Amino acid sequence: MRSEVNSSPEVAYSLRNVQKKYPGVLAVDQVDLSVQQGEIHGIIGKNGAGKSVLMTLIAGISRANEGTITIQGKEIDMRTYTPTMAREMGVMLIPQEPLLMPSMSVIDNLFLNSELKTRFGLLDREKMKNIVLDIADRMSVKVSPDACIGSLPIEDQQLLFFGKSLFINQSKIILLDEITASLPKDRKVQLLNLLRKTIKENPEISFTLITHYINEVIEFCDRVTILRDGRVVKTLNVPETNAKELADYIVGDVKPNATPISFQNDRKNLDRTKKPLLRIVGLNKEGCFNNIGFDLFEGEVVGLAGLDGSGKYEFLEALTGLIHPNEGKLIYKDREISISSPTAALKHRIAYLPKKREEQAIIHNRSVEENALISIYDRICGWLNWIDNRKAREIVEGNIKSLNIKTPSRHSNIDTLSGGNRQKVVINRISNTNPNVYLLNEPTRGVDISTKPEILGTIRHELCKTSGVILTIESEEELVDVSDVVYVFYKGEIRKVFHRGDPNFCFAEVYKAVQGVNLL
Ligand SMILES: Nc1ncnc2c1ncn2[C@@H]1O[C@H](COP(=O)(O)OP(=O)(O)OP(=O)(O)O)[C@@H](O)[C@H]1O
Repeated sequence: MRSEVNSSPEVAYSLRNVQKKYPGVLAVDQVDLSVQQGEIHGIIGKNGAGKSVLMTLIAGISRANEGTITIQGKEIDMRTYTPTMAREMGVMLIPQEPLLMPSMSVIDNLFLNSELKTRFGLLDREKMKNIVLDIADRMSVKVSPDACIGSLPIEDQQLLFFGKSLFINQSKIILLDEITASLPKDRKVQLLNLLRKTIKENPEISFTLITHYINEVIEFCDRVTILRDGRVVKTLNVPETNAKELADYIVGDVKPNATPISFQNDRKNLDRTKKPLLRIVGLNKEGCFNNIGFDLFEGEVVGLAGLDGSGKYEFLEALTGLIHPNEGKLIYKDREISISSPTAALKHRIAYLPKKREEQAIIHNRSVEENALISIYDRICGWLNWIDNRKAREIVEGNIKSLNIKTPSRHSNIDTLSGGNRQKVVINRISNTNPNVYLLNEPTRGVDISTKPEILGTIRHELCKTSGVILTIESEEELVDVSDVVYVFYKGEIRKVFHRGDPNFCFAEVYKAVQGVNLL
């Protein structure tokens, strides 16, 4: 590490001409950025803009290919910079999913590598316990210091990790990567107020806040840097800007009537004059969503857009019985139905793909075949309830071929496949049940970039041949790409509708509506 005194002592850290390449991707490109002590600096940009990679460079987790990074006045040597060195220089990155030891206690996690000792050199558990209780109290987390941290909700783990960086590690440069995304509104506001209070009391600290919420930037940040395609578009003083201007910088110069990226207006079997497959009428769940209603037609892909907390995920879960609405009706093929669980939904031929594929869908350590067939064993069992191997082979080999699943064989362990191929197997599992309605919760999540278009193509060309699809996809670009109609959820309500073929059916307009810009 080279030690150079920075001419401006108030600069917490700065980057000059920083670049990070991955094979085929320039994730961070010629970035100049300077964050002051005592400021909350927002970093904002659409999915894939380079926000997280930038943070990993500052925290020593990955190495820049070019450029210089200066931390607390010292230019770092990027060839030797490590996370430990970053921590020693006061840098702490709090990622969306904190890196904690799930089977260890809260106290052991928070004091890992920072244990307190008595003057006799023994662990001072009493003191550590009191500090943990104090941190939990400040973060409004109800927890016993001896509880296993993995048993806590992810949002509590994140808040405790944040408390560790602030009060135990006493970090000075705290990088928060979308930590507000999983928090309910009241805790989000509480956390962001805590950032303000901390900075007021400790003006040598700086926070860098990555977020997808323009409103959070407007309300809580001093300055904001907008990234697009790995580059800095602009750094602005927040009091001198507004949500619309930020949204315009984020989306860039996209023509409002630009054609969706890969799929043209190709629906041959979509006829909205026919009876709908599913009518959703006035669905309401207190605190989540309000008065949601629309029709889903055969051959139609309906996209739900909105930020976390907008109600779109809860609404999708209500359609599959994971959340029970207070009011409203579901009319499936002319008949009112009530759905108590995903299994009950499947009886009505409504199939659900969960967002948390690894925890909720994959059957680990089992073969591709078992994973693909698990929901239809009753259909392929023959005499004496034995599995009809010929049928099983036909179906799974057909699946592998039609979705281009890269696997050595149908007997391979599913855990040996890439994330994208595992997702394809799960899509096969639900399509093997021949549903009339697909509810897909983030079908491209955790899927490699080359497989995403294949999954979008499967949804558009295969799944909705004789069915209808309702889906959420975090990236508005992908959502617009695959959908026939996009409903924008904002604060629990549908506040805007975009139809394929309309001049404003494009990523930029949907993104702005998601952020609450240009709503009626
Ligand atoms: N380890 C990696 N290997 C290859 N490419 C990567 C890697 N990490 C990130 N990328 C690519 O770098 C680009 C920037 O990714 P990054 O995660 O920083 O975006 P982001 O702005 O944080 O997006 P999001 O808001 O979706 O989290 C993307 O194209 C991403 O696919």
